[in-house]
Amino acid sequence: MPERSPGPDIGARLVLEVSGVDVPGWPGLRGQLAALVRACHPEPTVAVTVFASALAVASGRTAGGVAAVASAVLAGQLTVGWSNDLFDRHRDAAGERTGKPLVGDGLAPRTVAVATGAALAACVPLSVAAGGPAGATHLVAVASAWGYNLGLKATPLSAGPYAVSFALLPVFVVRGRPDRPATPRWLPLAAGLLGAGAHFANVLPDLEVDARTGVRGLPQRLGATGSRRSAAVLLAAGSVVAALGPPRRSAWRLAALAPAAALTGCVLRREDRSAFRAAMAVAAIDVALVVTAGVGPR
Ligand SMILES: CC(C)=CCC/C(C)=C/CC/C(C)=C/COP(=O)(O)OP(=O)(O)O
Repeated sequence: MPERSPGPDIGARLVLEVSGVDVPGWPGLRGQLAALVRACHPEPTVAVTVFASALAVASGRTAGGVAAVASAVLAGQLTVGWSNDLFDRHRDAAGERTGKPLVGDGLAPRTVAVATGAALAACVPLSVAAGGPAGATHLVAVASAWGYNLGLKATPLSAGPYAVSFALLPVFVVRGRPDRPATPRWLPLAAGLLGAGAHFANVLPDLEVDARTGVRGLPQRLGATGSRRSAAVLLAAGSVVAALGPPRRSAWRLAALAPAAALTGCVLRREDRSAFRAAMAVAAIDVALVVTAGVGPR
């Protein structure tokens, strides 16, 4: 499919709207903003921000500290989500992925580029404000995710950035407290396993279009069955580590493994978007396990 020529970006659109000029065939300002929100991959962006914020509460941070973590992580997720769609736009157009705002909604690449730059510019000071020296850990996590977007996604190492970025996230949240406590070792392990599992679940609905457009990451090389199994094994391992990692064992934490296992079973059976949603639900249960166990000094 030939790539649709970009419409005016948000700045130009604003000027046109204020002057009462209509450009037929291109979305209005509100349509552009909605497309921009969709381009950031809103579901994982919100989920990861909420998970990190919950972990910040569990680590004993103050309300201000929690807000700082939430802002830094939100900015990081926005840069990752937007840059992903920006870098992939030609491939997405070739694959006729009209659900992508840069392909099907006439969203201008320049708008996404400016939004990506603004989020990146905000992410650096916000990470330092939220974590002091540990803010660098969050910036490395974001850089690793950019590595995925910039090309690792099409190599056998595609799961690596997910594992690294998600393993570093709790280190940033816990170690970034003003008293710099050590992060319990099981916590980055659980997060890295869940992040890698989410990668395999996320790619499942796109395997066919990826094959056509030459994206050969690890899930594409393993195929649908191998990817579903990899996702399930990684998610199950992450859940077990999250349930058994905290020093104080409790029966209900073990019981919470049952719904996590049921949702992991959904990942094994589905190939559509619901597989990724089930993976996020597994991660949500695991975050709840960690939050109730607590990860900070008591
Ligand atoms: C803590 C932290 C910074 C974590 C981020 C880790 C990470 C590697 C995220 C990638 C997110 C993303 C936009 C994936 C889209 O993948 P895709 O291009 O395979 O899927 P798509 O074609 O559907 O957009």
